[in-house]
Amino acid sequence: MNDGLDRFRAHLFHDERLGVWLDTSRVRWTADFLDGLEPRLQAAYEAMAALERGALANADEGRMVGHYWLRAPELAPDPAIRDAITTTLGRVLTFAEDVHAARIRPERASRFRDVLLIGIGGSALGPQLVSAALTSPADRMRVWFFDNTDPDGFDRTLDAIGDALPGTLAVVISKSGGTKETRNGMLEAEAAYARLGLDFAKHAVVVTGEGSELDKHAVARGFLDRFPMWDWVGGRTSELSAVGLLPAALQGLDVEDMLRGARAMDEVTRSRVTKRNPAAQLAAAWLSATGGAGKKDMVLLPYKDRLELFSRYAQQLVMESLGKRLDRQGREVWQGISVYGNKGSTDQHAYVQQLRDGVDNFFVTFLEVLLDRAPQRGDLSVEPGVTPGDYLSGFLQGTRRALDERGRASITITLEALDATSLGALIALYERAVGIYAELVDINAYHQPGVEAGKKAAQAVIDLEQRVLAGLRAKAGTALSLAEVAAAAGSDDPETVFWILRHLSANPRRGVLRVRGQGAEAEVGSPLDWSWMVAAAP
Ligand SMILES: O=P(O)(O)OC[C@H]1O[C@](O)(CO)[C@@H](O)[C@@H]1O
Repeated sequence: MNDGLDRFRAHLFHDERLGVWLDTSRVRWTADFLDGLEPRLQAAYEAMAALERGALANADEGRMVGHYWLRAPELAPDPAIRDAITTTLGRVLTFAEDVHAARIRPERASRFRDVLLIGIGGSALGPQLVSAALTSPADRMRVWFFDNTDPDGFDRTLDAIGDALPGTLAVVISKSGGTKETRNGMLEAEAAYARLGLDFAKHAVVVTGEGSELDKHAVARGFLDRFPMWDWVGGRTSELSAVGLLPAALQGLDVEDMLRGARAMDEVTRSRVTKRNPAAQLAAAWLSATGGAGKKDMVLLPYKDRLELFSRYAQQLVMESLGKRLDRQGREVWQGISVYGNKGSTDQHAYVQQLRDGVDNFFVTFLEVLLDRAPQRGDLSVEPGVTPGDYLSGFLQGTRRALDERGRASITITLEALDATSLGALIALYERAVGIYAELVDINAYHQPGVEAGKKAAQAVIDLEQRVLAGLRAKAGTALSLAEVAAAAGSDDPETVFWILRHLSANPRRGVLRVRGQGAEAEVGSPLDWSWMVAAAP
């Protein structure tokens, strides 16, 4: 008997109802690895069951973790939660229908035809993935995104929307309701509508936590509608809450199929029989490949253009969940798995060279979709009897084999077709694999304390900028050295003051100028020797 075939058979999971295959044969774990892991997996199943029963699984924040209830509300521990889930789904569907039927209409245009989603991180990545993966000529609305605070990015998107802005529905999404990038995006959008003499509120809805700053703003301004985000749903696992369902329903996608797919995957991945549980096998394969300590990176290679954004989506899901300094016992563990990837076969012409011949610090996850294209599209033979899809499959298989020959690990996930159901199932598969992996390495996958440091430091920069401007304005017309500006701003951090001044000089709206110093010394000196001034006090 062929050794490779035996191994393939032994490590191939298939669920006919889900239309999903999982091949872990090329992780090349030792025969007793899974047996040895079994007691820890059993403990993980129990912990996941407790989580689904409503345990405070996010202990650091004292929160339940309820994204699995979104597709099985009957499992929620509290009738009020069950009711909130079903009511919200109903409201999302009705709202989308009303928009499509022009019962909800913009101020001036005859109907809403476009959606501008304003959000970031978990409040954008899932919607972006789903929108790109499932778009078709049958879409009811086009969906655009503001997912940053890049002014030129705002302009580029607004330029692309162009004349369609009066018929564009803004969907502002922020669980916390206080994320600056999203607030800025909303203000940019408000200004763009105002330039056309339109009232933003008559074109906007929010998805946010009740009582958040954004929620209060939406009430005060009289937005078209508000949809809830709950503290028991994390941003990175919120695709099947209103965060993902509302934009998808507006686009005209079958959100109930997405929920059905996720629910079906949850049913399978609740199994305590490891062989029958693809999420457990995936988590175990990650553990084997990374040594349970992030020693190898996860390279995600979907051989399907529609899934190109899956790596960005999974990047947040995996890295924000697993990248933790402390384990649940308070020990310093510096956990995590780095995730990157775009799509095959495109990346074969970019970085597969290194994957095969270079540093062995990764494992690949191939994602394959068996159905090449919608059957009604027909097919083209590029050589007698050979289609482009045959090539796509051939390239995937060839790369898998080429990596295996070098002993480089890979996992392959195969979907029969890509549709709302299988995408929902794929999302649920990764959500649970992350949950199980976190149990195996004993970390809290549901908080993100590390993100706060960068946000606080950014706020400190913005605050210092205000003091720098005040200091310059007080001495308008006088050229000041860097040290003098820092002193005027009451800062003992001239490096940050330099960064602020350099940025202000490039954006002269506030009248701050960079002035070259006099004399040879200054001419050849570092730009830190430049002096700075406000051209005219505003
Ligand atoms: O939905 P919010 O509260 O605007 O947060 C956006 C993202 O920011 C983070 O909090 C990280 O900064 C993510 O966890 C979250 O998905």
